Amino acid sequence: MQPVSLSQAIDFARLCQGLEVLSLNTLVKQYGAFKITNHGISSRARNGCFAYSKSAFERPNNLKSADPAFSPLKGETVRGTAIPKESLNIAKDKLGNYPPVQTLHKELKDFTPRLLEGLSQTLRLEPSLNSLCTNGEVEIALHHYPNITAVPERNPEHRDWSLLTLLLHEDTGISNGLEVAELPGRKFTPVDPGNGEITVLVGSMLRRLAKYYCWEDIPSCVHRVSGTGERYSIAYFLHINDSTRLAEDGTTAGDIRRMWETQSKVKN
Ligand SMILES: O=C(O)CCC(=O)C(=O)O
Ligand SMILES: [Fe+2]
Repeated sequence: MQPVSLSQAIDFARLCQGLEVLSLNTLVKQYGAFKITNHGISSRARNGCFAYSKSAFERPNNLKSADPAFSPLKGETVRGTAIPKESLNIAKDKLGNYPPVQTLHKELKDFTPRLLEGLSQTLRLEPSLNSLCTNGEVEIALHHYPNITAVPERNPEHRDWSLLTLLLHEDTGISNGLEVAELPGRKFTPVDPGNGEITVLVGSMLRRLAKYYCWEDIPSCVHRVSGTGERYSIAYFLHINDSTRLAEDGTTAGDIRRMWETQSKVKN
């Protein structure tokens, strides 16, 4: 049998048929991350969104800054470090202003319940993740990291506080900056984007759910962006319903989300 490797994307149809139990379990435990292929998201929607992203970030600063969703270069900090990236952080109710992003969102929205069902079956999660995400709460971030010299970490290591993050990064033929930590520990492994593949990162909310429902531990993914070449990525953050109860004292996912949100967009 082939050893399980993060660089080998999991075929989504096989995952749904229950044929990837070992690989999924191993990757989730080792990295809190895995890649999927054969997911049905069209290259048209994906490429359309990357093309839009490039044109949006090429605009002059005064035009970019007029958009409230725009976060400028070094505008975000993680643990005090200004990040050399610019982003468009697009809320679900603003998608109409970004048609190519909306097109991609439509496909991802239809795909998400199948992904959550496949994961719940394979990892034996009850109640299923699907039943906790009926409101379709998502956020989308388009990121642009310009060419840069001599900065080892362009997005310092962090965990996302989402349930899951679906990361689409441009296939440049080689690893183009994303690295995930082998757990436990901090040994970082580059993740090459692969042709049309989606990188799925476990967020802190899934880890928290696992604790509450006494599932086996599901570590959240520690990741960072290194490297120097220009990078475009699209992060699709999936959230559970705010009303989901997460502690015996009645604390809900909404309470936790608001707490994490005030600390930072990401939970370190
Ligand atoms: O640019 C990337 O691929 C990483 C983005 C990321 O970690 C995030 O948006 O939370
Ligand atoms: Fe992240």
